[in-house]
Amino acid sequence: MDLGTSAVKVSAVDRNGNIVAQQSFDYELSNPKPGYSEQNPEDWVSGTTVAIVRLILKDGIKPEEIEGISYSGQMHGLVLLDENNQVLRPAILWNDTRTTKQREEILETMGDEYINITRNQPLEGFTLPKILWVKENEPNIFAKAKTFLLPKDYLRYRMTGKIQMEYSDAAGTVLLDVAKKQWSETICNKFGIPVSMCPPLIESIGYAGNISESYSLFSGMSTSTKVFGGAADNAAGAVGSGILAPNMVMASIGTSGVVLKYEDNSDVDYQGKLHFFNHAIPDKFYTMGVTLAAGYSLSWLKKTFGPNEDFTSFVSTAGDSTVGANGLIFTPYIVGERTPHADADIRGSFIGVDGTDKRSDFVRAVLEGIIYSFADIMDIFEEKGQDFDTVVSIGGGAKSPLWLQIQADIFNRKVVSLKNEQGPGMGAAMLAAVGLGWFDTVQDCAKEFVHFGKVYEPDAENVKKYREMHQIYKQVYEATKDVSHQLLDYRRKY
Ligand SMILES: Nc1ncnc2c1ncn2[C@@H]1O[C@H](COP(=O)(O)OP(=O)(O)O)[C@@H](O)[C@H]1O
Ligand SMILES: O=C(CO)[C@@H](O)[C@H](O)COP(=O)(O)O
Repeated sequence: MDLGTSAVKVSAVDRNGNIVAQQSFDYELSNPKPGYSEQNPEDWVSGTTVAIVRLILKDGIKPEEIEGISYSGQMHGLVLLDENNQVLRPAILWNDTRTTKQREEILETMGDEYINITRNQPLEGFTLPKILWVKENEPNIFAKAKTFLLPKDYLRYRMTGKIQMEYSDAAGTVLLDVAKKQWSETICNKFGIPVSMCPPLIESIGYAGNISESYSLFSGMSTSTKVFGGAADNAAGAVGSGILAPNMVMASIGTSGVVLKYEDNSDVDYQGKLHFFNHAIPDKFYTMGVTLAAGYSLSWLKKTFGPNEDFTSFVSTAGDSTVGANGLIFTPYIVGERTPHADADIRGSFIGVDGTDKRSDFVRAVLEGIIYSFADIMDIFEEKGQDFDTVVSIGGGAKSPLWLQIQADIFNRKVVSLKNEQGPGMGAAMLAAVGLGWFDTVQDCAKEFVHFGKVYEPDAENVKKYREMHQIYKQVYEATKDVSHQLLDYRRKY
């Protein structure tokens, strides 16, 4: 089960890692105010159930043949439950940035001690600032809250009846002592959160329970199906794309964008500049940086300027422009940014618009701007002396060969796509396969399940041009920050 931001995708995978059937279901994102982003947890459950029912009825998958299931889930979203495990308010999602005040309070109260425990900055998108926002702004709801879950952990609860949170996602709450793999009582006590609110923790490959009687009646699934912990979408994506050694980096273009590196132990220290979380592989870790609006920037452009066109042909018009989009730069900060600029109030810009520019230049500038922002994240790895030679590209953005080549040229590294573009969903299936004992380790499973596709090599001439453009791109944040903040104030005022 791949519980994304825009849709849930359910795949049936056999013992050889072949996807034998797949169904998906889209759901709404609600933006009641600028910076707010919410979803109704019931939509995740009903969407998933519709997809499962279609898998059974349309694709002929027999429920008793489904041996195990596991999950990949959008991270950080806060689902608050009362004493009867009823949802208390809409889930506040990873891309909701209402919590700047709470983020500042956390840092003022704990400073470096906080980063030492969680190994992360308390950014707006993470879960603890969201809990504190509810505590401060909706005290009646907070008073009723008995526990909290993350999106895929809530979905798993509804399928098994068991309340648990899995480690790779728990790390993204920034309430976890990441290296010790325990809830931080120090942080809970400092911010008045009862430790009892934090759910029991389980491993990604850990057995969570079987499908419950009630979910079996609701969905047609069998109670003999075993359910496993699953992982945060980025950890699952890393597993599904074979990022299991330090020489490889994943570049994921989903709604958000992620550059992720596998870490063998918790010794690396980026002082909170990058996120550092527990991996889906027991006792391993990963570092990542996030571009908040990656695929979202492109989807926004298409929705606004080419609503009736096919997505693939809209993207391919970028081929009519040139390397560097004829001197046009786009910064993808259209919902704020996380890495390298942790700034919820920055907004995007097109810089260098010329009277001769065509729509294709704008499309190309958006594709390139997103990848310059990924290159900014890679620069942080390089500053720390971390080296890698291969980038595995996943997510909806990896459907475009042109965009894959742009990645190779901007990263100046070989970029590999997957044969079957199903990173997070395949990762979830692999976690179930290991949990079931089909394989001893995630690494063993990857040898059977992960198949790389085409390799895109950097083109020396393009690399040179992009290096120049990236240097100009890097200046845009500082140069536009003040103006951009003033414009957002204006937008909020009127
Ligand atoms: N044909 C395509 N070519 C390039 N990018 C695409 C294409 N189709 C979709 N995308 C991009 O993929 C993104 C969705 O990726 P996906 O991995 O499905 O996201 P999520 O898991 O966040 O729902 C969209 O925002 C869009 O920009
Ligand atoms: O917030 C993060 C990672 O920290 C996001 O990556 C979310 O996990 C959502 O992912 P997509 O829906 O874009 O795949």
